[in-house]
Amino acid sequence: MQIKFNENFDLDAAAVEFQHDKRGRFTDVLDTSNASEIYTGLKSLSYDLALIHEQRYMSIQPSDWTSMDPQTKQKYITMSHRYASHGEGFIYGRKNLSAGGCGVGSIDAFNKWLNSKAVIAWIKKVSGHDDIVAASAQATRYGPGQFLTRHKDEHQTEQRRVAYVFNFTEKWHPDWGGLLQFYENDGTPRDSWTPGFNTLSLFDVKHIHSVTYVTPFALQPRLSITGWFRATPL
Ligand SMILES: O=C(O)CCC(=O)C(=O)O
Ligand SMILES: [Fe+2]
Repeated sequence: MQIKFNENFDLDAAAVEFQHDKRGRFTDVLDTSNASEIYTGLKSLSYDLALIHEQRYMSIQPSDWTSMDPQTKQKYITMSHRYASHGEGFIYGRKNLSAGGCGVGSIDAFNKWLNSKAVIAWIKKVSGHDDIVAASAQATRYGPGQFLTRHKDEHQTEQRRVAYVFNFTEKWHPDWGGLLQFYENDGTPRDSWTPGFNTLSLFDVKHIHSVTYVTPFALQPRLSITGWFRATPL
């Protein structure tokens, strides 16, 4: 499968748009049939549960979560909520794609495309970060009750420069939550971006942001491929 940009996506205009505030939300970014196939692939993946437990990042494998008794599950969720109440928590489904392929053709092809010379050259031009060499990638799934509190994506060892989120859920309703919300340094909310099908959210890692709570009445999970264009090789 050959991944390509949508023929109507204006790569130069996106670069101009990004320069205004070092971020941009772009629609109809990938070839539509590519995006549909990736969406199908994302629905078939199984995701680890990422959360904070005892002040550490923790990842629970799907089989462990399924076999866990309800009280223990609740203990993890309660603990995450306790951290979140102080602005530090998260719970969402995560599948790392940078430690070898995931076995789903469309997603592996996408990951390869993201790290291709053409895409890396484009993102260097868009961001002005000439030291970018690679893109890390993870598939994420936010279902009802899941969220990622306010943070910045800066990272010393990975030397992340630009965060990207390719969104794939068809017909996302903004009332379902799961919005990419930006903030001022003092915590004042700025604008928020809805994760529409085949949209790309691109932002410099200096921006403070969160993924808002996905409401109990969301009819579908929020499925994305996200990661960072970085100056350290993978
Ligand atoms: O999924 C998103 O819109 C943003 C995700 C994010 O901020 C992160 O994983 O650090
Ligand atoms: Fe982030």
